[in-house]
Amino acid sequence: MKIDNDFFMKLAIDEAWKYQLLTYPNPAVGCVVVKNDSEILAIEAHKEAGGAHAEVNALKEAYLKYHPNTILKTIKDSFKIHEYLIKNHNGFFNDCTIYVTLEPCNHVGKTPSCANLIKQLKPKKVIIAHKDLNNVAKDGQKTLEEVGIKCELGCMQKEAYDLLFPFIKWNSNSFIFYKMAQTLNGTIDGGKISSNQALAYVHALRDKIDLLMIGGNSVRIDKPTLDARFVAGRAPEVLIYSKNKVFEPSIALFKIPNRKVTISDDLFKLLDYKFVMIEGGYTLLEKLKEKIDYIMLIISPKIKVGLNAINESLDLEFEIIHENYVGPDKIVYLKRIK
Ligand SMILES: NC(=O)C1=CN([C@@H]2O[C@H](COP(=O)(O)OP(=O)(O)OC[C@H]3O[C@@H](n4cnc5c(N)ncnc54)[C@H](OP(=O)(O)O)[C@@H]3O)[C@@H](O)[C@H]2O)C=CC1
Ligand SMILES: Nc1c(N[C@@H]2O[C@H](COP(=O)(O)O)[C@@H](O)[C@H]2O)[nH]c(=O)[nH]c1=O
Repeated sequence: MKIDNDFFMKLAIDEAWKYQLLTYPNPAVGCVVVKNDSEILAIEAHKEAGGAHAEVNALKEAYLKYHPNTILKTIKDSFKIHEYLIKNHNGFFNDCTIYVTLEPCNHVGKTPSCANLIKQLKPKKVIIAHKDLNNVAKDGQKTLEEVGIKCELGCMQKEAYDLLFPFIKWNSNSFIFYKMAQTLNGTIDGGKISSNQALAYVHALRDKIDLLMIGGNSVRIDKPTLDARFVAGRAPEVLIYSKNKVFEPSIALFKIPNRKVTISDDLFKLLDYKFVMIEGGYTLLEKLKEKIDYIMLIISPKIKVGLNAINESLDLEFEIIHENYVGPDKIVYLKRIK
């Protein structure tokens, strides 16, 4: 394996994917800090909106590697981390290269400007995978180059684009993803399939989304709750895709106080929401395949008899844009190409 810029950027991209979609409405971003071209000091990511940006988490972690007992360890607030590093860096980052999947932000929002922080720490180089397209935050690279910091743009740009894509969609119209849990042999029914860790991840997603969509028959068969109880999160608004529109009111999902449930056959409704998760099987996938940006397949290492794709007339092809693990389950992110 070649230890080059792509190698370090891939570490940043993989770290960011661990928090993909959980950062809504912010983009998932990863950052790696490397000292003297070889020593990895930090592999970090942005973890949730309002929290520290990936660069800040990584610069803090990197500094702590060499200064483990400083008060910085206890500081969580982004403004205070910036302040501490600017005051105490003492040239520590001058022989460091920063790899970041998205151009450092150039404005003060809920957190301070990363470009301004990096500008003052004066690293040897900043390698950026993808430009920031956001009009408010863009041009961080320019800010860095103006003070003589070398920057390179475009390392693993395609992979960084796939990582950034949900954020691009949130900012233009809607990002719609289809989540399906299955066993190794493709079984999707019969109750619990995923591990507790993967279910907690699904519930963390439910806590973030603007709308959860599910098919009518799934509601009748599974009698689901569709809340975020495993992470003590909020129950999302639900859209039941249905022509028949008849459901037993005793089904758990209808019983959650203050949650809106719509029963409709109008798919245009999806576009009223910026961030939509569809929880469905193969029947619904056939109907919605044109509407979906990404598919998230949660594969549990089990073989179980049950319903799978064999009886559907699906003929789809995908590109795997990322894969990782949550507990024992594999998560595969797919983009349809046919
Ligand atoms: N493992 C997993 O991740 C999941 C598994 N499942 C399981 O998979 C199985 C199949 O589920 P799934 O593939 O999601 O599909 P569904 O079984 O929910 O069926 C699709 C539903 O979409 C509605 N529908 C179909 N065509 C139209 C239309 N033209 N206009 C409006 N509504 C329409 C119908 O609702 P109606 O009949 O009310 O008109 C139909 O029942 C279920 O047994 C379920 O238990 C489900 C979700 C996730
Ligand atoms: N069984 C299964 C899933 N099933 C989905 O979750 C719904 C049930 O949600 P709830 O009633 O809140 O537990 C069910 O209708 C179906 O859409 N999902 C997964 O990630 N992993 C699993 O193993």
